[in-house]
Amino acid sequence: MTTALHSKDTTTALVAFSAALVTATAATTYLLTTRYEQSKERARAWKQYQREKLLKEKTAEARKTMKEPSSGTLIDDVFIDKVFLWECQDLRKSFASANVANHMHFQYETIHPLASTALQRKNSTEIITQYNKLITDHECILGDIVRKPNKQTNTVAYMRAGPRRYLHFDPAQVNAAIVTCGGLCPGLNNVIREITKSLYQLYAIGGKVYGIRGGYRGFWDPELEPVELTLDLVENIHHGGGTVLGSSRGGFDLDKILDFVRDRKISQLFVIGGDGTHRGAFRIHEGCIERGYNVAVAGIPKTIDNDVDYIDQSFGFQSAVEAAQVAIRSAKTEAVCNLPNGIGIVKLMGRSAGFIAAHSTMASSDVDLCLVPEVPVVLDGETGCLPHLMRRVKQQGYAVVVVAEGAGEEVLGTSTEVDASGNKKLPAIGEFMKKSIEEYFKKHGETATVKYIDPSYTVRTVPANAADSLYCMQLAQNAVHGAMAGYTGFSVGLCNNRMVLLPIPELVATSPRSMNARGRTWERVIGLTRQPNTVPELEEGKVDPKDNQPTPH
Ligand SMILES: Nc1ncnc2c1ncn2[C@@H]1O[C@H](COP(=O)(O)OP(=O)(O)O)[C@@H](O)[C@H]1O
Ligand SMILES: O=P(O)(O)OC[C@H]1O[C@](O)(COP(=O)(O)O)[C@@H](O)[C@@H]1O
Repeated sequence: MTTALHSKDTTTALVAFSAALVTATAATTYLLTTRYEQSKERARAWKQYQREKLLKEKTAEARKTMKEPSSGTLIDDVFIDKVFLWECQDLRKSFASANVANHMHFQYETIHPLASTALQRKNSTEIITQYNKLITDHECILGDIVRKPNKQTNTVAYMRAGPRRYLHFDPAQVNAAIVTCGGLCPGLNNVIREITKSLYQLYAIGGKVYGIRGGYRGFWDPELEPVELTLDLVENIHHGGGTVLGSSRGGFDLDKILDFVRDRKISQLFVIGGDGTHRGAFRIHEGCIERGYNVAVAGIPKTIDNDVDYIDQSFGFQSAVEAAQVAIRSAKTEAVCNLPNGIGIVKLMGRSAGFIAAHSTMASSDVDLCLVPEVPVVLDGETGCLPHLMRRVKQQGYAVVVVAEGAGEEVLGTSTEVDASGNKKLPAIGEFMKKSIEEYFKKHGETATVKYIDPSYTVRTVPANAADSLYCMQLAQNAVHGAMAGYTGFSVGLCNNRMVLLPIPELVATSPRSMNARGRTWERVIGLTRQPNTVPELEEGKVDPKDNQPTPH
């Protein structure tokens, strides 16, 4: 009995002891875990504190050592308080990164003179070197460089383009694709060539570069099998206008494009096109993220109309303006030589923006009337363009007119027809102006000899001039640098004369842009042509919404 009792006591004691042990262990584990978590949190906070301290010290140091300029007056009504960076999406935040150090590769083909066949003679030697200038994360270009006294104190900033220290993609694994969409533009072939060369030569990629033929439809149309772009294939393409890949409007099919990207193991997609193309590019980027594809989508803004916002100028624009000079000179010769009352009309491109017409007018300085979509066309009366032309003809014996194809909606009406991309088709303003001038002169007892020149496609199919070729090279190289570093959903461009990366949503939000009818460009145009200004006066107290644009145009 005593033994039984004893053993019961022992069991109870044992149970109690075990329970106490479990509780103690649980409490100790909890305490240790909490302590561990707390110490981890403390370590993290300490690291953060150290990082911030270091940054503050660096900033203070920079402020201390910053020398004031040797000349200039310190003014107290112009400030920059805060800088808001337009960051591009970074694949390194969502996907494991190869984190490869970035070196510049030079590949040379060496010739072995004793080899008998061309194939044996070709051999490749590679030299690897360091970049002198690598761009750091927050290096930026200020967007709002025009500062007005006592006005805005903040500014947006763009990410500076250029090679980064580490690459997100291992070059050995990279397959890329290039596509050109929308209307033609001088320099397309230069961009295709330079992207291909940068991938193969600067980064020595191990995969292929596919050229997608005929715009977005080339991703899925069996008639348009992609072409493999090699260094040999692209060697001479920049000497010709147009695009060796072909282009088109319409044909965007997201699922089929994403299937192509998956099937060909594309990790970098370079999309060359205007605002419509960029909207498509961003949808491809979003689709890739949704499907979990580690793909960089980079845009290169192409627009003959110069209507992509924020960038200083689009590639090919200068070449187009240069090509338009030939037509304007012809128009002047026709006008001067054809009596009586010779008038030469040149119609230039510009669906909703008159940049080509305005810049060609300024460059030639031979134009008496320039009509653009942004400025209302008034035919008769005090500010009418027809009495102005008659005055010019009476003064100098002839007159030259430049008209943008999108001008004069207010006299011709808006067309409801659209093209395959959804862009509105335009009424024939050139022919309308010719007829209106002839009728106006007749009404006033005179005869006008009007010659009409429409050089439209000849202007955009010329090869890029030297300045545009250089610009195309910079755009292409920086698109490749951005993609290799792991940025996506971005476009490249020259902003405030520096190469930057821009997030596509920001770029397309205000594109296509148009010329500021109350800006300096239009003032210069009317200063040269001496035509009456038909831009309506701003209502008392109203602010011109274009007045605070980052890029003054
Ligand atoms: N919102 C959009 N989403 C997807 N693709 C688009 C969009 N807008 C246009 N596209 C496609 O982009 C291509 C070029 O567009 P387009 O307006 O013709 O020229 P651009 O790119 O020069 O503005 C076309 O293939 C068109 O179908
Ligand atoms: O006849 P197409 O090939 O559609 O091109 C005409 C139109 O293309 C444009 O050049 C603009 O095209 P993008 O925006 O594609 O550069 C307009 O100026 C013009 O109205």
